[in-house]
Amino acid sequence: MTVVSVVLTVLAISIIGGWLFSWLMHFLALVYGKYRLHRPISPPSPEDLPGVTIIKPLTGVDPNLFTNLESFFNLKYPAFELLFSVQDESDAAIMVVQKLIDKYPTVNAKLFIGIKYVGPNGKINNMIRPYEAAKYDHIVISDSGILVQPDTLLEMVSFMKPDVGMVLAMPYCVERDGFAAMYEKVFFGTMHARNCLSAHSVGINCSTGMFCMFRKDIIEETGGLDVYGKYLAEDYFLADAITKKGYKLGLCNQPAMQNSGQVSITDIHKRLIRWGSLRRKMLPHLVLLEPISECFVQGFAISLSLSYLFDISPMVVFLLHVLVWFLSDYTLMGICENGPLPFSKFEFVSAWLLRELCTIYVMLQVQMGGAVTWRNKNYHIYWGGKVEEVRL
Ligand SMILES: CCCCCCCC/C=C\CCCCCCCC(=O)N[C@@H](CO)[C@H](O)/C=C/CCCCCCCCCCCCC
Ligand SMILES: O=c1ccn([C@@H]2O[C@H](COP(=O)(O)OP(=O)(O)O[C@H]3OC[C@@H](O)[C@H](O)[C@H]3O)[C@@H](O)[C@H]2O)c(=O)[nH]1
Repeated sequence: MTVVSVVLTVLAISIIGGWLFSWLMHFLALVYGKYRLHRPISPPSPEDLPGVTIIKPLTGVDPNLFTNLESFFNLKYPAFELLFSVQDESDAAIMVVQKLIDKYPTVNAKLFIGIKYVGPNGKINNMIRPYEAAKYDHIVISDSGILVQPDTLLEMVSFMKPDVGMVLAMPYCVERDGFAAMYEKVFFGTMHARNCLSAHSVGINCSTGMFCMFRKDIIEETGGLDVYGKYLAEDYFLADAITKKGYKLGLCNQPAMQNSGQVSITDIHKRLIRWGSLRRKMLPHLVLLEPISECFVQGFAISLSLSYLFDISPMVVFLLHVLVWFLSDYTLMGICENGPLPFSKFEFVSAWLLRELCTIYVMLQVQMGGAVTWRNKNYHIYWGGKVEEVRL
């Protein structure tokens, strides 16, 4: 055996190991998702239910904002307050909130106008004043595009056990018209759900802060919410700090239902590039793992490896690999959806294929580095995850 053939053999065996690991992630996601998502809960008795402060940081209006915010006024829960916040008094969201406060006079709701600057993260700056004013120790952070069901808060609270410091909700999407909305749903129901569910199943922090609940006393022990203003991925660092205090992360049985009224493929990609760039800078070990965890990259690598080691047709291996991966993703999305998918198989195939191909573009953009954009502001991300606002 030459040195080259030894190196190639070791490489091929490592690729097979990584490939088997990926199937383990598929398996864990399917089993954990089936076992956890949409399962009925046994709610705590009403006297055990803590009061909850829900903070809604808002920036601007989209066509679904009224419906999304109204769903919070219809929550069925004994004691909660709704604290809305906008960054400045010219924000059009003020009118929407005011209209809802007038429509539901019995709901305890307040609007905060103006930020308290604690760092470059605009969402944190927008939330500090309501956070400081929160009446209850249990805090929910919920982004503007989230739509809830009347029982969502009750279900979320039921996962807040004494050893749990934060309850996360896996992001998913409300059914909306248009290909971009379907594309977004397919992303969150396949690649994202696989990573998120498999990570949760083994206790790895895979947080998304668009809808989560935590206890204020624990965050205060870590220095308060202000501390997280220096990061854009405040969700990851909040969850990380909570686990370092010895608490577990819980996962709500209901996904966080995103229902933004404006969806475009370009915006979805910008968001994925921002998220990917954050992960690259704060978790550099994912730099290599993320690309090789994608379907086509792995199909390519495993077909060459098996062909090299066992002389199996690479084309057959590649096609079988893609087919089984696709079927696993289709099944997982059915689990997220809790029923049949709201579009045809052909539409699913189109959105899935596009997602699998576009991920190469997203990953290249992430690897190229550069500033990221969030709500019209540009940020430079430093290694470790701190950010600085920059002018381009
Ligand atoms: C040979 C294959 C090896 C596969 C290794 C797995 C590599 C993980 C690949 C992709 C990770 C994608 C994570 C997607 C969800 C992240 C969402 C996100 O970016 N959220 C940000 C914004 O809200 C947030 O600030 C960042 C959070 C950090 C998440 C880190 C996730 C790590 C997931 C690792 C999964 C491993 C599961 C292992 C199961 C046995
Ligand atoms: O400058 C800002 C930016 C955002 N926000 C608010 O933050 C929320 C999330 O904003 P977007 O919907 O633009 O962003 P994303 O959905 O990508 O954010 C999500 O991923 C990144 C995490 O850091 C966030 O916690 C999570 O919410 C919204 O409610 C928005 O109104 C601000 O209040 N100020």
